[in-house]
Amino acid sequence: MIAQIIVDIAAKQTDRIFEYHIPNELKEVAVGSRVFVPFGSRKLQGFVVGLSQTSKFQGKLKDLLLVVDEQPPLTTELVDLSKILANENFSYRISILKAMLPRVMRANYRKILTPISDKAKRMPLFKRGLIDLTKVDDAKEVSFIHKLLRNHDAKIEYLVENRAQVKMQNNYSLLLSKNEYIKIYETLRQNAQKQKQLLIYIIENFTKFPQKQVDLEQNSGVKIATLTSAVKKGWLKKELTEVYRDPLIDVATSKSQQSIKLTVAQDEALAKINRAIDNQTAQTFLLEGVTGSGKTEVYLNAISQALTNDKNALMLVPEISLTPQMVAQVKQRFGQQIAVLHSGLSEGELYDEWRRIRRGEVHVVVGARSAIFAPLKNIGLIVIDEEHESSYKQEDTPRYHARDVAIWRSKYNSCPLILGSATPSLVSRARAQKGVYQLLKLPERANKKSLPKVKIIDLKQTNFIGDQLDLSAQLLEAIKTRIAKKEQVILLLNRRGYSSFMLCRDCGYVMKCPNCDLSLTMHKDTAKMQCHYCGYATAIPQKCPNCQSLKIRFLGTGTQKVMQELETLLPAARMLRMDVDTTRRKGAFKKILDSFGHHEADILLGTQMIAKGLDFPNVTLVGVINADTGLWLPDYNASERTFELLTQVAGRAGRAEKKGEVIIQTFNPDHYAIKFAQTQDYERFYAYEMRMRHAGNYSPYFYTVLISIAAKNEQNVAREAFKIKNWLQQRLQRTTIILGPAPSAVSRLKNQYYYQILVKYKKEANLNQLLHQIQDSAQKIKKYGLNIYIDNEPEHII
Ligand SMILES: Nc1ncnc2c1ncn2[C@@H]1O[C@H](COP(=O)(O)OP(=O)(O)OP(=O)(O)O)[C@@H](O)[C@H]1O
Ligand SMILES: [Zn+2]
Ligand SMILES: [Zn+2]
Repeated sequence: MIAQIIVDIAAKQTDRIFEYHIPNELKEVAVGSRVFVPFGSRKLQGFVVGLSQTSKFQGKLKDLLLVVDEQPPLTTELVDLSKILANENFSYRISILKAMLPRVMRANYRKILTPISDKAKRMPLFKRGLIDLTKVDDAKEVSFIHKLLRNHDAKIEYLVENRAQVKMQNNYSLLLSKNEYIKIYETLRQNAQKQKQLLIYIIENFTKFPQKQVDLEQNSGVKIATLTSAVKKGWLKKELTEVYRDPLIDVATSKSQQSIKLTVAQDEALAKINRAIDNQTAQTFLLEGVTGSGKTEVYLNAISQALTNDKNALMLVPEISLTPQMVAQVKQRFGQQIAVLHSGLSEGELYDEWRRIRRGEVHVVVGARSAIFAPLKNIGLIVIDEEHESSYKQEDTPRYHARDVAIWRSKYNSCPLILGSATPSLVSRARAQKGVYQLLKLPERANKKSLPKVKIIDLKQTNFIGDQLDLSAQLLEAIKTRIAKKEQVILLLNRRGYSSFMLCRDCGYVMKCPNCDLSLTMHKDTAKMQCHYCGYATAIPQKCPNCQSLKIRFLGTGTQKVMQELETLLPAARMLRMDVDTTRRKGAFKKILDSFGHHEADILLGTQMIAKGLDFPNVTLVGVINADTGLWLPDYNASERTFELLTQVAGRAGRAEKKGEVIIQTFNPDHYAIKFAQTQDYERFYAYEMRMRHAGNYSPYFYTVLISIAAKNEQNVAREAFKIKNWLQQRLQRTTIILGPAPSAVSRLKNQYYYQILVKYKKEANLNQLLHQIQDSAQKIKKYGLNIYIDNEPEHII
């Protein structure tokens, strides 16, 4: 038999199938297995993507060396999917295959220096243990090693490591009958106290075995020595067994779950979805429900329906909505049958959750973007909550969109897909318009309460409180009133740090990152000017670095600064800040939300992190400090993003008994995105924005592909960009629009200049192939330091 392998080198030359002979002892190898193969002088990891009886290869095939896992980590469905995705997203197939596995399962390669000659074998250098060449940084040692290699005293071996570890635990089980234990107890010497204690415990808890070592020690009060001698005497059997690290162990499920009576709208939507689940139709539903309309309840009921039919369900939520609240809700409903996958888990937990899924031990998977690759079989329903979230698109290669993957998997599994949102992406809503998706609406809040009233404050003509021009008198007054009533407030400012740029009032100098075309953000807590793209940081200047003037200003308010202002203005208020800087540590995110949920703070101030999905009944006021932070970005979807962010954050107010209120501060009160957000009227925004997109020839009227060309030398980038454009223009239709090349809006990042070409088209049968050709030629120009990135349906054009 012959195995078709994709090897673990992400490069054009190796982005194809290599064939290997399967030796007899590795006959268990299957499609989806990870294997090791000889490749040149190296040993590489690879994935089996097919098996065949014969090969067209002329020479002798090499043998597979090793099969890594007992069970192939990837299902045949995922192997098939990897081929499609590699083609559509212009990525190497190996990159897709690896993206499908939890990070711990991706191989780690080490270069190990091993001695050959006897002289070398005696050297102290080799007495220290394995020498990993990727870790040697001492210049003297490096040159010494080079000499050894030149003289053939040593060679390099490649070691592949698997970081994923199974957790093992001692387990004790009983070997005798209860009566036999009683007999032994009676014959024991008086002073064998510990043994007696253990036997009493065994007799009294006879049915509670087997037990884990930690539990047994704790419950019986005896130490390991007593257990070991009990094993020797044949009273107990000790076995090493595999245990799962359970990330949900602390999630309380005790709250009694009173069953909710669905509203009429929920009921109607559910009925249609359930019919598709029962009939196993690959129908996509767009569940458009206003904030607080109870979409989650619809998902959970639909999942139940799938389980009733002996099917499994996969639910995606944005990373940020994997709140304890949400996970607890799902766990309450489905108990041990669920697995969660998200970046907040430790590597071990992630590995274990993933294996439980692969082994078919769970029926419901809830996770963030990459969970769309969960190796779940027999899927009867897929749900994507907050489907408009741009985080469902991976911004690095492989640039897949979880929504597209979900559609593919829904077809493969013949099961429905629910896309849910209060503010659907324009693309999805347009598809529903055309009947590609079935539109289901939940027009009212589940508890019949009205959506909150939204007040717009024009920052051009308001009275500010304090000497900073950030907080209007009205907003501050409203905050005070709510706190006095013991209610809670959410404040949104989608900009982290203290000030977003430093400006010299004498010479106009703006302090920029030396590597990127971006201004540096001032961070007061770390006392640094930081680049939010590449991480560059430097001290906060006292005077202008350009003209030495002392008249420098820090402008563009960020969350840190507002926090400080509020602390001065409302000294008694308890506040929490949530942004990238306060949530870096593992668990920090959960801690902040838990704390706010327990009303340990009056105000939660944060970036877009706090805008979506949260359900805090005591929040009655939502304030937006500055609605304009994303409005003038050079993205075609800046209005959509702004409308969505404002409508979502407004939806956090007044979700329970108490009425909610929203105050939005803006310099652009007449902008349509802000006006429609005021009434939270998605449908009217949709109609208006569709006209704008039509006029601008943008998605969803046109498909778009973004080609970015990058290099250290700007001239080279520009020259190559024009070449590509001309080449494409000759091959595409007249109706297709090619914009650029032009320097990207942020024209330099990490010392690379970026030029871009935007292709907008309605129908181009050959485009995919042409783009692949461009990508192939990119390999040739790579030696000049040029890189080409192709982004299908980009979310951001910067
Ligand atoms: N049929 C119902 N009757 C009463 N309350 C309900 C019903 N369905 C849902 N709820 C409650 O309404 C609240 C809002 O529901 P949920 O969080 O699912 O809304 P949502 O549509 O997901 O909103 P958002 O888009 O803002 O996240 C929850 O507290 C939920 O328990
Ligand atoms: Zn200056
Ligand atoms: Zn930078």
